[in-house]
Amino acid sequence: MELLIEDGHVYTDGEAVEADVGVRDGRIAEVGDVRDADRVLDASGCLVLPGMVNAHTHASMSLLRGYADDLPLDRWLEEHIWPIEAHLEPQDIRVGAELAAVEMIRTGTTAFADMYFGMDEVADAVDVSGLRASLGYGIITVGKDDDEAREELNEGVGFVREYDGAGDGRISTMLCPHAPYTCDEQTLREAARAARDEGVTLHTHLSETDGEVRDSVDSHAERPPAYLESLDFFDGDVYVAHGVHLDGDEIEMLANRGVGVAHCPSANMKLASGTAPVAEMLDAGMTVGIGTDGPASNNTLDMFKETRHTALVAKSREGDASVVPAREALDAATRGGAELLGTQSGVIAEGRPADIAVVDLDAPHLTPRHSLVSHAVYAANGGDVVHTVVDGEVLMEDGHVETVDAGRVTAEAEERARRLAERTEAEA
Ligand SMILES: N[C@@H](CCSC[C@H]1O[C@@H](n2cnc3c(=O)[nH]cnc32)[C@H](O)[C@@H]1O)C(=O)O
Ligand SMILES: [Zn+2]
Repeated sequence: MELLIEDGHVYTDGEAVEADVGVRDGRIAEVGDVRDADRVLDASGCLVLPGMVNAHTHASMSLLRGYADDLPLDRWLEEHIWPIEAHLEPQDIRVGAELAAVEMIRTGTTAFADMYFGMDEVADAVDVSGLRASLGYGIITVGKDDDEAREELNEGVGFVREYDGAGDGRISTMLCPHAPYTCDEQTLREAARAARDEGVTLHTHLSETDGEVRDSVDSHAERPPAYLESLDFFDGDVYVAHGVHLDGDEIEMLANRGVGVAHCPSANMKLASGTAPVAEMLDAGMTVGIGTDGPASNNTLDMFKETRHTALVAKSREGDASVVPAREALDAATRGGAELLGTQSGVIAEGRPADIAVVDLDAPHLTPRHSLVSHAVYAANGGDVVHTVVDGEVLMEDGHVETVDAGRVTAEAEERARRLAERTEAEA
């Protein structure tokens, strides 16, 4: 074996069992009693989980963390985020993605889906960090003329062609028209067609706020899902972020069309967008993953917090403590997200990619050990992760990130964020 994760409580097949995990050629070769390996990670007293999959984020927005808070989505975007984003330089996007990568590795996230601009910088950061990712250029055409709109779509398609399969196959790509309210009709239709032609996933923000739904009815005489359906948007491999304001018929339509959803409970609560009907989505058979959304609207990339919120928000919304039990929330955070990203990871089983997060259980808040699945969802946090493995490569051992210089990245991020805010304020 190349790697042995020794002596842990391994979450496999819905329960934690005492076992070793053996890794060969980047894949899980054995779950059981494993001997002899080139490298050994000690997992005694630890919970060995499939790595968390962050199904929706904007990683480079880590540089904007804490820049504007306590605002609704429209004002947050229009008055604060878009003005500062206009001053982002490629190296800012690069450092923001590196900062996010360090945070994700440290909190047990092994794969993420990202929609932003300057995506070649993000792809390079992913490549170096060792993480797995599905990446797409965020296409926005609002306020642009026809030629500029075509340019946006071309940028998205160009990124797909250049980067699909990069990073030794750890990078896949998507086409990402940002939202039905930031792209024109033709671009939405063509982006969907291009995704089918290129054989990649289509991903967008959908029905995030009540205002978005009302504006759609005003402009298109249809709610966002029906509007997109009329543009053949759901004909390929599609998943949406949020889906906060979906009614029962819309959930059924999306489920029938095989559309998945990245549920982002923290961002929805923080921007007061509402709470998504995630229990109904799961009941309808939609593939549900969990996303943090960008680190400027969350404000962390800790998927453990997000998984806990997924279970709690559903119970609170439905007035029923039995909906979205711990195992279902953990499943969404791992297997569900992996399915949305089109990777085989998200499950600890022979033959699957070795994408693993090891949680140290030796902590007061993880004592006693009645149920480790319960602890993973309700009690643990990303800071409890000690080892992170992707594709059989050790990205972190004993809290030390091996692929990226965490100290250099945080210092550079601090410096670049300060200069970015100064540039933005100088113009205002
Ligand atoms: N091509 C576009 C960039 C689109 S990237 C994705 C965009 O999503 C924005 N964003 C971040 N969080 C959210 C959210 O929760 N809802 C909608 N948009 C968001 C983010 O600020 C970024 O501008 C351009 O050149 O401006
Ligand atoms: Zn988003």
